[in-house]
Amino acid sequence: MIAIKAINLTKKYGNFTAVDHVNFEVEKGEIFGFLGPNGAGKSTTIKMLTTSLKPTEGTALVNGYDIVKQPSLVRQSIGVVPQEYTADEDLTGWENMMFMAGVFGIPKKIAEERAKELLEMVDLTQAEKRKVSGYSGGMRRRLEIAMSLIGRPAILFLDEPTLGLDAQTRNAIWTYVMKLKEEYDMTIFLTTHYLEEADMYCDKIAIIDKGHILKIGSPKELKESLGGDVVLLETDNPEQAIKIISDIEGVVQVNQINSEIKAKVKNGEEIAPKIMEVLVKNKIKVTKISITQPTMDEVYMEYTGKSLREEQASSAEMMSMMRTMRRARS
Ligand SMILES: Nc1ncnc2c1ncn2[C@@H]1O[C@H](COP(=O)(O)OP(=O)(O)OP(=O)(O)O)[C@@H](O)[C@H]1O
Repeated sequence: MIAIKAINLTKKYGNFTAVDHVNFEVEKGEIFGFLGPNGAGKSTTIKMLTTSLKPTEGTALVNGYDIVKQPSLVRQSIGVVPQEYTADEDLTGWENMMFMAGVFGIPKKIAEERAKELLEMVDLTQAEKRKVSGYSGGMRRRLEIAMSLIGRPAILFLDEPTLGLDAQTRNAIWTYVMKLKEEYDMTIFLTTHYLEEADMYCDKIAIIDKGHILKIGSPKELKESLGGDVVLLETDNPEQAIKIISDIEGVVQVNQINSEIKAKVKNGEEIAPKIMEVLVKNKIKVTKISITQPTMDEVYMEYTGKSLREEQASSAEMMSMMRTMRRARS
C-alpha cells in the first residue's frame, strides 16, 4: 500500500526553484529518508507534504488525501516534528502533551492514557512535571516526538530529528523511531544529512540535491548501483586463482594487488562462498577472505559529485568565520 505519493511536486520562491517536479512513492510501514546537503530542498518538501507550505505546481497524496485539495484531512492523519522547536517552554512536558491532544480534539481521559504511555516510551515520565525551558535539546526532541504521536498518526514526518544532538541521544531517538515502525507499523518520512544514520535505519533513501531527486532505492540497492562489492583474498597460487575467479558468474573484474586478489562482484555475500568452493575444488588454499561493500559516502559522492562531509566541514568553517567576524565587530 502506498502511504505517500508525490506527483511533480514543485516549489518556487520567486524565480528560484527549491523543489523541482519531484516524483516518489513511500510504502506503508517504511522508513523513508530524504538525504541531501543544506539547501537541497528537504525541508521545503516536508513542509509541502505536511501542508504548511503550498506547492507552486504538482501535488502529493498523503494517506490517500490530496495535500492541495484536502489539507485538513492530511493534517488529521499525520504527526509532524519540524526542525524548529514547537513545544511551549513555559508549560511542563505533560501540559504540552495535553495541549496537543486538545488540538486533535482527543477526549481528556483518552488523552491522559496516551500521554502517559507516550511519555514513558520516550523516557520522560520523570520529567513530565518540569517546565520545558529546563529540558536539554535531546529531551525537547523526545517530547516533541511524543507530542506528534498523540493523535495516533498513520504517518510521522521528522525534519532532521537528530540534528545537533550527541551520539547517545541520536541513538535513543532512532530506538523510538524503530519501535514505532515495528510496534505500530507506522510510516516514517524523515530528512537527514547524516549518511550513516540513513544507511543504518532507512528502508529507502532518496538522494536530493538542488531540488532534484538524483536516486531512490534501499541502502543496499544504492550501494549495489555502484557496481557491487569487493571480495579480497589471499591464496597460495594467485596466478591460477585469478584465472579461475574470472570465470565465475557475477564476478565483474579481478585484479592482483601485491599478494592480494581483489574481485569486484555483484553480490559479495553470494559470490564469496562460491569463490571459496571453486578454489578449494581446484586445490588452491585460501588463507584470507573478506567482503567490503561500498559505503554510503561513496554512493553520495557518485550521485552528487561531492562529499557531504566536505560540505558540512565548509559550512561549519563558514559559521565559525561568521562568529569570528561578529566578535571582531563588537
Ligand atoms: N522562504 C524562502 N524564501 C526563499 N528561499 C527559500 C525559502 N525557504 C527556503 N529557501 C531556499 O530554498 C532552498 C531549499 O531550502 P530547504 O530549507 O528546503 O533545504 P534543506 O534541504 O531542507 O536544507 P537545510 O538542511 O539547510 O534545511 C535553499 O536554497 C533555501 O535557501
